[in-house]
Amino acid sequence: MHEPHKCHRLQLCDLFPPGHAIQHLMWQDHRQIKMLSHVDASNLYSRWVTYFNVAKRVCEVAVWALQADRRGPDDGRGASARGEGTSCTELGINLTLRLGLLDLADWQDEEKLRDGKAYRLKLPWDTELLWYPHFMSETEADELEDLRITMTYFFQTPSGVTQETVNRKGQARICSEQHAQNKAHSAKDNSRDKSQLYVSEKMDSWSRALMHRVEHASESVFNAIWFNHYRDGTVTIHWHSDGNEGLGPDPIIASLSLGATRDFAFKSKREWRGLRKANDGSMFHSNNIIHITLPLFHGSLCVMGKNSQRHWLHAVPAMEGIHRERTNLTFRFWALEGFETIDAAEAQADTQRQFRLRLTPSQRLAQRRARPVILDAPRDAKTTVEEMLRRLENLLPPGLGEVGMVGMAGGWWG
Ligand SMILES: O=C(O)CCC(=O)C(=O)O
Ligand SMILES: [Fe+2]
Repeated sequence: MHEPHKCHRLQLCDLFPPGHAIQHLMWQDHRQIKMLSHVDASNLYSRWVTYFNVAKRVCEVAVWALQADRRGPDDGRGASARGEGTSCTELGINLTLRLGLLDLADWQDEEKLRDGKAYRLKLPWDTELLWYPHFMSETEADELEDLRITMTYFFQTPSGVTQETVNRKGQARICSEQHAQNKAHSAKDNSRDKSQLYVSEKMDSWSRALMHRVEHASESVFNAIWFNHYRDGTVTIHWHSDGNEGLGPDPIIASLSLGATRDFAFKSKREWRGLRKANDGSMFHSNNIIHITLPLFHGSLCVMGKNSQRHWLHAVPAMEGIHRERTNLTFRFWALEGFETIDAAEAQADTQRQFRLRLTPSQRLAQRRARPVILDAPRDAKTTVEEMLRRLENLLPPGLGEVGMVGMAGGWWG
């Protein structure tokens, strides 16, 4: 293993009976192996996790004891698109507060995956996919596709050749300032092959606005957008999960599709034992790998939520008869690109970045389909969490009640 989180994420050590002395063998570099005790490896692991939580700077805030929201199901467009909710500009928050609703669907409800509605799709191993088949209107998606085509992004081929033109299969990135700095740092370090670093653009107003909108729908925060360009149906992405250590312990990745409708194939890494519904409605015992396919329409958003990289693989398989190109924008949170060790990462940690707040519905509300909301906290350094929560309470829409802090990742220094 290169990093302790690789095995700690899988909790392999828990499989051993107590009383065993466990040693971890880790690559020091590509020639040497070092040995670590289980305690030391656990400590390193918790430093990684803390590093990610601090880097994201998200405070979890629960909203509880509330009545159900009166608004209709969320289509992922967010409140500003609908002009609803309570404006929090007084707090310097540029997002409208809104407790939206998202219908639940079980992965076996095949017809729901094709009915054109948005769902929180529940899968085995406590996995979630958020599916917005019409995240963007046709016109908006057309405009974004046009914008993408006219932008002079450098698309890099998998072989590392960078071309200004869109080629057979291209990738490009847009990322935050900090992310770019880390990447530059990595290039300077010469710790990686420079040809493997993708060309990246800085965030600007349209990409930031789009990212915020996707964050809202994804219930998560991001700092980078990656583009994948598929010239036609012969261009594919094979089975993989996005589990690179730069993405943190359980990354959430949102994927916005433009252009040709291609299938998104999702399959479990292991067999699932349970009762399944047959086509004729009868039930049978299954002990198989689960396969799920979603049609990635022009303007659709598929969010690979919690546990989706841990327990599942995804792919965009080849499709005959597709001559139209497709561009996919994946939204990710990168905190570690360019760092070889946690010491180096911690030394470069950005403590100045703005806090985000995730207002999480209480369990009772969540059962009623209420969903979390992401807010930017005010930049005012004097505001403490308690004060922020008190002010938020006053701004919550009528009937929403109290807010309270459930757990805080990363702290809030006022
Ligand atoms: O094109 C897609 O929808 C998927 C892309 C993907 O899986 C990736 O970039 O890791
Ligand atoms: Fe992927």
